[in-house]
Amino acid sequence: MKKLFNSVLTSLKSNKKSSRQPPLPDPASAGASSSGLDLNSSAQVEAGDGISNGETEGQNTASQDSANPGSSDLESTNQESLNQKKSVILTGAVIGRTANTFYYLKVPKDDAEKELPELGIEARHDVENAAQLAYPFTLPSDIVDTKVYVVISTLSGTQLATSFYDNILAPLLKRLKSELDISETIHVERTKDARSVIDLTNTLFASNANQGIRQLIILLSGDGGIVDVLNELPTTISSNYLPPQVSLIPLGTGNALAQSSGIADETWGLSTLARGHAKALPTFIATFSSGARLLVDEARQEEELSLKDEKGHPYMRGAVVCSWGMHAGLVADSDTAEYRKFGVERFKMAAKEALYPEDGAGPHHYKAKLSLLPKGSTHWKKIERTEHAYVLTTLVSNLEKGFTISPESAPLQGSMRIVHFGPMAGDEIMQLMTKAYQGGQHISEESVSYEEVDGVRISFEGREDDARWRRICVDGKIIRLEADGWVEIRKEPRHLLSLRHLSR
Ligand SMILES: Nc1ncnc2c1ncn2[C@@H]1O[C@H](COP(=O)(O)OP(=O)(O)OP(=O)(O)O)[C@@H](O)[C@H]1O
Repeated sequence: MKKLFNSVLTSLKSNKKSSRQPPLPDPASAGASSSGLDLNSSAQVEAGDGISNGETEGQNTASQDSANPGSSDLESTNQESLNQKKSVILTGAVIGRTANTFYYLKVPKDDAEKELPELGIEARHDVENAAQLAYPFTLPSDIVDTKVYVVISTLSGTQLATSFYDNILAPLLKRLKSELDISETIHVERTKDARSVIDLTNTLFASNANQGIRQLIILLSGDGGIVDVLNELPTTISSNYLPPQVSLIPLGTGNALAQSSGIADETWGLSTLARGHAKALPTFIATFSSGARLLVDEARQEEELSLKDEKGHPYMRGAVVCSWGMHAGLVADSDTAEYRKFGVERFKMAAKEALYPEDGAGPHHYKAKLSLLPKGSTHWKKIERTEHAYVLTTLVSNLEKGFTISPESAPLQGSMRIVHFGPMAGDEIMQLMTKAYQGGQHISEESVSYEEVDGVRISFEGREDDARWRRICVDGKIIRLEADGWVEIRKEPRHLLSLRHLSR
């Protein structure tokens, strides 16, 4: 897609001087970009349009990059853009991004069969005009009689959510409201802190759900936004309970859920918003020993987990991954403002540090007892190996674009799989990870165990003195266990949340 955008823009800008801007990123991996986005390039929906902001609306600054939306150096890719014509038209609204702003490319409906260069495609980057560009983007009529919320997770990924809302989503919603004659206000919330989504779910989404109120949450975030919602949904669900429906606009770093379920496409999830349907989101429950603490504020503080089971054990819900060992370590170590600037590269940077520590000692040998409940079995199976490098339980196939950790996992299917292997040299682990980037080939390696499970249990039993090696990752959140702590992961049988998805 990147080349396609560049090529289209080349024809658009043929009368303009070559600016040799950096190439446009692949939109499906927006979070991966490290280019600085001008967050002032916002423009607000006018007052009185029925879209309300939970806080003061952004400034209507004139700093959009209208002068120069793209690169001009890829004439050679015209043929490629022709080859991709069908996907462009099928997708509908095509969205690109320069270093400074998101913008639309419009493909007029009546001209859909013509060649791309003849389409008179227009690049728009001013909001007033963009508001006119909804077609051939189909509008989701099933949102009538539904409470619609937009949640903008301002610090997700490389902080693109604000710009995406202001430049793309707000104009679309405005048009949607007028076309469908929706009188009810669409509520818009921009996160102010790490608790914003949690508080909103607690005060609004959870009680709506228990009262059986239909609601659609358009969530501009990564996996973290989903896990924040999930963990604030009621523990006791009423007989009226109606799972909230989330339409995910993947603007996080890894966007594992969106990448694995086909939501992260060249429209940044807008095709799912437009043409999707609610599907049950499979989830798991990770139950911990009582000393488990959630690490927050770049691990400077710790908190008790809010959910407790009937035995008083803390637990967390997740939809993507529960890991211990190298994966949890690199997610934890790279969750700082400094690392986050690098987008998805932060995981690779932290992985290198974990594989080749400065003291030259090699990757850590993680020590704990690991037991599995194989799918359909009632008997736990103890893994003989007591030292590990990588222990990862997942409901999804990809942890980020191209990183296929569980190639047999199908979108929203609900099967839980474990990938685990024992300690080895940094180079060997690196080779396995490289194979995961090659379509998930690591699972064919003899050193890697991969199977479908109904449960996983990790018990430290005092084998790890340093708390650093007792960190568990649940969908990007980090939970630290005590020296004799444990975690048990099971599938959640209940349908708590729906995800808008293109398949029925
Ligand atoms: N204004 C804010 N101040 C502090 N924290 C915020 C703010 N907005 C969002 N956050 C937090 O930032 C985190 C962003 O998580 P999210 O998963 O959306 O992005 P990510 O970690 O970059 O992506 P992914 O999980 O897909 O790799 C969430 O924990 C969220 O609570």
